[in-house]
Amino acid sequence: MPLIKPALALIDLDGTLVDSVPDLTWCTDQTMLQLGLPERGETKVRNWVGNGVERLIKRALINQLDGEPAEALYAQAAPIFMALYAENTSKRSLLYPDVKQGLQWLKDQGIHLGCVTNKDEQFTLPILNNLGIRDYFELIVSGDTLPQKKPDPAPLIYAANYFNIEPSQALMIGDSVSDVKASRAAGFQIVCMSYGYNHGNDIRTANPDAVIDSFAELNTLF
Ligand SMILES: O=C(O)COP(=O)(O)O
Ligand SMILES: [Mg+2]
Repeated sequence: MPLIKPALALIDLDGTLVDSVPDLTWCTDQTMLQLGLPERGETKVRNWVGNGVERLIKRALINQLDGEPAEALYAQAAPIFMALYAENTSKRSLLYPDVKQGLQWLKDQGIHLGCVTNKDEQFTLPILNNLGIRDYFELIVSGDTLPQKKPDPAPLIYAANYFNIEPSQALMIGDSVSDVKASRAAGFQIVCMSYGYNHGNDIRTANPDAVIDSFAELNTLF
């Protein structure tokens, strides 16, 4: 089905706008070293990003995607990671190519823009500011803005209500199965970036409405 031109586009952060894995890997590995555990490295961290930093820390502690670490170990690790990441949100992270151009194109179409991420606000805002894209967004919904995170549809519904726009007139742009599930449950259209983080799986298997290789291709969709 062709996409309809949306009145609102909500855009995911990690793996969609920003390649944040270099900073997240550095903080993860420093945390592991401080706990006397082995570094996990960039390939694994790339597969673990997308469900918030709390989940990333837990995955790093157990060295796998699913499962829970001992509570005491997590309680020790979380403040170490949080302090490191607060100082390292955007030292090594970069915008993907053509992101600013794509955001400007959406804005020029009269489309309202929001950022919806599972990353906590204390990390989200510095990244958006430091990488120079904060001002494109009229609304930012972070991972701790609401009790629910993606794949729950609540952050998307909250944003649609904020703009008084029907979900059927809204589009999510993301990179992971959480973005697809949240969009389907909210009644949004969903476009995914082929280059993002999806726990090591091709995002096409999640069946978004379209998959594109860069923000420069947005103007081919509607
Ligand atoms: O996992 C995170 O912290 C954030 O991921 P997201 O920006 O892709 O929602
Ligand atoms: Mg993402």
